[in-house]
Amino acid sequence: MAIMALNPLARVPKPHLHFSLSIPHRSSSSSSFSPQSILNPSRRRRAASFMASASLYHKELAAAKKAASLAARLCQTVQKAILVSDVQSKADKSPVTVADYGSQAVVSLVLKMELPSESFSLVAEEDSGDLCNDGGQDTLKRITKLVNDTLSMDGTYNITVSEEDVLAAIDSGKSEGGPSGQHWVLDPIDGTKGFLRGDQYAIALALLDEGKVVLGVLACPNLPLGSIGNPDKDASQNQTGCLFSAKIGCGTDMQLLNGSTPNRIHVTTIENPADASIFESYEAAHSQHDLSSSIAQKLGVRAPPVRIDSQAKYGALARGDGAIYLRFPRPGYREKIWDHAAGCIVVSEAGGVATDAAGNDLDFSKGRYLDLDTGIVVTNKKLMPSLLNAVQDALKEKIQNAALL
Ligand SMILES: Nc1ncnc2c1ncn2[C@@H]1O[C@H](COP(=O)(O)O)[C@@H](OP(=O)(O)O)[C@H]1O
Ligand SMILES: [Mg+2]
Ligand SMILES: [Mg+2]
Ligand SMILES: [Mg+2]
Repeated sequence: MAIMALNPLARVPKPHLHFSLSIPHRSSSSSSFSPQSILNPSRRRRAASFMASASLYHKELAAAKKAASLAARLCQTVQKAILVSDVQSKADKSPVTVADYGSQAVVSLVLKMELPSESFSLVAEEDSGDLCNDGGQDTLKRITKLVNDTLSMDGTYNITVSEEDVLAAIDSGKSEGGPSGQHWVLDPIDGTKGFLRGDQYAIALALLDEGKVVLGVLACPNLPLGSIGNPDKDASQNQTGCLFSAKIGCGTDMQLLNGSTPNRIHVTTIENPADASIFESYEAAHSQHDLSSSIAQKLGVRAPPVRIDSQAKYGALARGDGAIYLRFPRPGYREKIWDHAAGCIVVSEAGGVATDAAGNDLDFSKGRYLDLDTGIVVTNKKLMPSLLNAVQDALKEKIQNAALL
């Protein structure tokens, strides 16, 4: 692969490294700095930590946004012309499409090209196993064409990748992650079932550093700019395709996928659970709808649940379209880190909280799976205590009812 042929101008900007704390000049119009505040160690520490987090992971976030946006273009091309032959079934019978593979290859290639000097570890959902089996050749050809078309669409990469490059790019996602070092975490299409229905899906990409999620990007090609909880009459809000991005300590932004100025977003401020609306999986197989309806009843929630696919739920919650996201897989199902890492930081940097059903933080440092208690609950900080009480009551009730049968 001719990486050397890349246009260097296409590289993401270098980080602004302003780690040193210079003492500002006092001016008569500037009231925020006084000799005391300059000398105040805690204020200096806060300023230093703000400036450090603003510049930290800057080029990684820019690379992640570019990778996810390009992968979203590939997915959009496929979704417009989805063919039955494009859909395969994995061993666990879950669907996987040429777009899942193509998206994973694009993200892997773009990250490596944008961040050539960094060591690269990727924990991603797909692998090339089925593409190497008999009958996989035609699919691989189609994926390779899609990947090349997508990279050339961008106009900044002067490369042509081979089928072997595509297989290698997909299989670079086999990392085990873990508590040390940096690892990218990718769901190339989250909500493949939604993607196949023409509904919501997301390209979800996050970076782990020493076991913590430090940045996340969600590209949601079918998500309207306006609220999904309360559709807007304003036509500009009906544009679709949103890109959410969050970096630790720096908040969450949203912009149009096809380009617009990023806007800072926040979770809802509602405090009365009765006014909340609840997001959950469209697929009853992914989350027990009876449990969320029992929780809603205990909280006095009036609105019917909003059922949508993918981590678009985290994005929509981060901008306040709804107040609560509930996810209760059947017992025995093990959640994967790529289904939550990007969504989690998008919500937490927007002022929300994501925990397991017992109120523990989600731990992304354990490898490819999340070890957690029963389910995942997401909301704002005010609603979380009453939500967790309702969750515990509903879970106890479900166990008692099952014992009576
Ligand atoms: N039985 C199950 N219980 C819970 N989640 C499941 C599941 N089977 C698949 N999933 C996961 O649910 C994700 C979709 O979540 P949602 O319901 O919020 O759209 C899927 O992501 P993929 O589509 O990336 O495979 C898949 O990882
Ligand atoms: Mg899948
Ligand atoms: Mg997924
Ligand atoms: Mg997926």
